[in-house]
Amino acid sequence: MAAATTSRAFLYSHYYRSLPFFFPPFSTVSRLPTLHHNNLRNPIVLSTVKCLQSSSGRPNVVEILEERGLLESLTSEHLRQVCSDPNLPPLKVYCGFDPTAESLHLGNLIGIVVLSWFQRCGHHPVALIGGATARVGDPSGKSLERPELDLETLSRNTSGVTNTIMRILGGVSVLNNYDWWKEVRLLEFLKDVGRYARVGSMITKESVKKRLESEQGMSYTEFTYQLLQGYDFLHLFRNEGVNVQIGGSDQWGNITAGTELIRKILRVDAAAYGLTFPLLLKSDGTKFGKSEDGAIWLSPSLLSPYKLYQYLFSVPDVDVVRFLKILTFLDMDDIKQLEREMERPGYLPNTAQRRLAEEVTRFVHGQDGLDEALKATEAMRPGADTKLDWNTIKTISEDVPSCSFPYHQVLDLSLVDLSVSSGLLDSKSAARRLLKQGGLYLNNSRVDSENKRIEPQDIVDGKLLLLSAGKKNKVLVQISDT
Ligand SMILES: Nc1ncnc2c1ncn2[C@@H]1O[C@H](COP(=O)(O)OP(=O)(O)OP(=O)(O)O)[C@@H](O)[C@H]1O
Ligand SMILES: N[C@@H](Cc1ccc(O)cc1)C(=O)O
Repeated sequence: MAAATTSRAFLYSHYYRSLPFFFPPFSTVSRLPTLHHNNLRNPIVLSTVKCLQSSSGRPNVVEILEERGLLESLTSEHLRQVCSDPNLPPLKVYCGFDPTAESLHLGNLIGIVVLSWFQRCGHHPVALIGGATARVGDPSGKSLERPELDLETLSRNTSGVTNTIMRILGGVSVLNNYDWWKEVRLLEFLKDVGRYARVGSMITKESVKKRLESEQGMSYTEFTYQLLQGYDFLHLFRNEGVNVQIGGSDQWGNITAGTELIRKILRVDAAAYGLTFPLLLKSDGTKFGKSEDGAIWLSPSLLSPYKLYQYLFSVPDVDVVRFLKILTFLDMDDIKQLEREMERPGYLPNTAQRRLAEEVTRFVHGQDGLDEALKATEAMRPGADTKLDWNTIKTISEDVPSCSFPYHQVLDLSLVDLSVSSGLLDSKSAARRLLKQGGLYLNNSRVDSENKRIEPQDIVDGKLLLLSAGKKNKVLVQISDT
């Protein structure tokens, strides 16, 4: 019985797609949005989904998400069967991101991880960039109206967010909702969509209720946000065959606005599904977001792979297992094994954090990004003997105190003198003592001779030298122009 219903649901979705003139909501909706495809960069590791496999061979993605703590709510329990039914085509799943900043952040990564799980289980991921919706501003979870974005910022943000998603999620289709919203006419929207949206239900949505109670209230513009997102789902369902929308738990109201419009306007039941995941919270209960201080950005120009790695490496023990389940694709058995090891005497501290940092940095920045992060981490390790290159020094430069001198003052200066003038050590005698003990390093190489003078080849790329005293203290000497 269930299978019969779901097959019908899929037929509906395909049927409506094949009828371009059914319910033409706007006379001018004719152009298809731009589709960007990307080659698979992150290999799809099906071995990680070996359990929870249905007889069809397509693993049950809903159960996988649930087991990992990535499932908050479903609009219909039916999705559990639909997602692994061998008689049905794969699902097309979308997650939307408003380009309200130049980069996505660690909280947004959950949406990408969930899309990736769908993909790993044989479904098609679609990322929607909210070029139109970002101009309106999602009131969900916001106590104040969002500031308006100028077009230049919006375009910069759109490129940043698109690049990040395509870099991380190979094989994803990327759409921008401005491509259809720019054609929409108000009167037709009111006639064809607004008519089906009930104000009674719109004002009960969490995002609206909270704001209506606040002092600032809510503008009509923001009030319509849920309808815009709702219409996106309808548009994608009809034109792209997208039948699932995912989002953080704060998106529930917007997602159900979409499933309701599909049900009422297209008169189909159980054909479009919504799935939400819990928001990623720090152990103090605050949300990872862009408004929080020190957002954990995914764009390497805002946060280097090294810094992302370091952040994850220092996640507290209480959070690390939860983060491994949510943010990585490691087998659950391996995660449970790590969890048990953490309890045992002799556990090497930060083993779980190291695994988390490696997995997430590789997922976000690729193997090259992880290699860069590991190299910089090694270079910063107390007493490390890594030969430094310009890239590595640049990566760590923000984390090390620095000073600057003109080239001619540094060249041929004795290392002992430079150690003092750079502020690394207090006196020449302290520098000589350390040198004798084997604790003075130039570009991570131990220096033995008291007579060592700076030579051109010591100045990395003609720009920098790294001095280290013992295991912890480092100073970066930068070469200034004058
Ligand atoms: N901490 C988080 N955990 C999981 N999902 C998140 C998190 N933060 C945002 N998201 C999801 O990312 C998408 C975009 O969120 P949105 O831009 O509203 O949040 P944000 O980037 O945290 O913004 P702000 O910091 O301005 O509130 C939404 O689907 C939202 O549910
Ligand atoms: N509302 C989502 C973004 C989004 C935009 C349009 C959609 O169709 C779906 C999701 C957010 O706050 O980021």
